[in-house]
Amino acid sequence: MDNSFDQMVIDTMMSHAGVQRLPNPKLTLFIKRNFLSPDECAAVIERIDANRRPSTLANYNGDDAFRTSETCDLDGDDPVVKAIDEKIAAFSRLDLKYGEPMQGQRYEVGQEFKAHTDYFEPQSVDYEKYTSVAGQRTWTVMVYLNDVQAGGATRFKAVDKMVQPEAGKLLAWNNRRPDGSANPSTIHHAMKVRAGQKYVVTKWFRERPWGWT
Ligand SMILES: O=C(O)CCC(=O)C(=O)O
Ligand SMILES: [Fe+2]
Repeated sequence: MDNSFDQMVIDTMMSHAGVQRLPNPKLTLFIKRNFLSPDECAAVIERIDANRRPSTLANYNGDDAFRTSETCDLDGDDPVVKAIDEKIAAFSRLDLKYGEPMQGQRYEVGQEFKAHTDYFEPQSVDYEKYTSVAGQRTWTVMVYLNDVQAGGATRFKAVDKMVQPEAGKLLAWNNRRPDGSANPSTIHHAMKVRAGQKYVVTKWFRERPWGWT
């Protein structure tokens, strides 16, 4: 909603050494390699392995193969998770009060999350259900936790950008356009893992405080 807020987040991210910005006006996207240390990545992978459920979709579209990964609901009181939350907040100045609880995602060979956007479709039947308390999703911050042997890239087809997974690499983008509307150019595909496994953490921020954690 607030363009000056987004600008503050952008300026904050850009102020860190080694941050790359996608040179495309259609999508505000940042990459920072080695955002998490190998130890931090290993600690989260351990937690994801220990506690997984099939990943779900907010907008089921009849395709049972649309998202085939597994998800871990990470515990915000766990010191490892807390430290990463705080690192994300310091990096972006995004407010953790507006953040959904951090999730882990794990992909085996052949698993993927087909092309989608992270915002809730304003036209969908469940829009109200997902957004009534905390509002629409604003920023997505994700971090790859391991090097994938083959496959597993995140492909942003509207801007012709492929991001390769790499242990500790952060990826962050704004799901909204400057006028506050949902940005369809954020469409992205977590492509099939071809060899090895892929682990990521995802952190989504909302327009209003996340009420129930
Ligand atoms: O795993 C990825 O590369 C992307 C994950 C993703 O898009 C999501 O969980 O919404
Ligand atoms: Fe996504």
